Amino acid sequence: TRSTRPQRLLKVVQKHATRGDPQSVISAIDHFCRHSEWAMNVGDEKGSILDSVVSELNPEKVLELGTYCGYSTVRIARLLPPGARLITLEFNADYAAIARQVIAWAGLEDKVQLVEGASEDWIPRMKEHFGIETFDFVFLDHWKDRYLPDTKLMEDCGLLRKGTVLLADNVICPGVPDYLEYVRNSLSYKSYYFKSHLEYTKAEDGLEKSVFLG
Ligand SMILES: O=C(NC/C=C/[C@H]1O[C@@H](n2cnc3cncnc32)[C@H](O)[C@@H]1O)c1cc([N+](=O)[O-])cc(O)c1O
Ligand SMILES: [Mg+2]
Repeated sequence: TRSTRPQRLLKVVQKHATRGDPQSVISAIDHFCRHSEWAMNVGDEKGSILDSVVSELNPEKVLELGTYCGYSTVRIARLLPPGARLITLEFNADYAAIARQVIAWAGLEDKVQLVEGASEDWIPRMKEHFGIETFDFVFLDHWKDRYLPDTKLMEDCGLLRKGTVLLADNVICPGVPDYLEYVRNSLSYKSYYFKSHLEYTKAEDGLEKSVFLG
């Protein structure tokens, strides 16, 4: 049977990227998605904004919701200081298997813990299972109707502290209207919109950076 797109993406990484070189993994995926097959990675343009937010924050504890093939996992993990940890949640076993291999090819497995399961099941278990007190940075890029409930769940589980930064992908396309309305109107967040484009296209999209005020 025909291979899947994530399988073809992994083959491209293994063929064109250099083991242990995260930038070459990122470039190989971006080239494939721009010239061969579009895929829902945050991409190079929004990825540069993601890079700048992570670099400025220098987070120790990072949570990513929605690993997919591991593109943004690699983008974030490559910028983390020694000892910093990224936990990424992915409930599709096939995607998780691909992402593990992409992350390993980039040589970042020591900084990344890929957990196979649903965010709503694992967010409440972060403290007792991973010994996490609070997260410094959260990247939201999973099903768009989960952004708001999972954000409220993180609040309720005490996983956000004064200054925790949430960065949400796709706030315009496909769009997350309920999440945007919440973080922009809640007194518990200071929110900023970074205008950009949907990965590998000319359509408008953007990232929303929301700082939890405690
Ligand atoms: O739909 C999009 N993203 C959804 C991403 C979903 C990914 O997160 C996982 N997931 C979902 N809920 C989960 C809960 N827990 C764990 N993993 C979960 C899914 O198994 C998938 O790997 C999207 C769509 C477009 N687009 O142009 O159409 C562009 C984008 O950049 C996008 O991110
Ligand atoms: Mg996205």
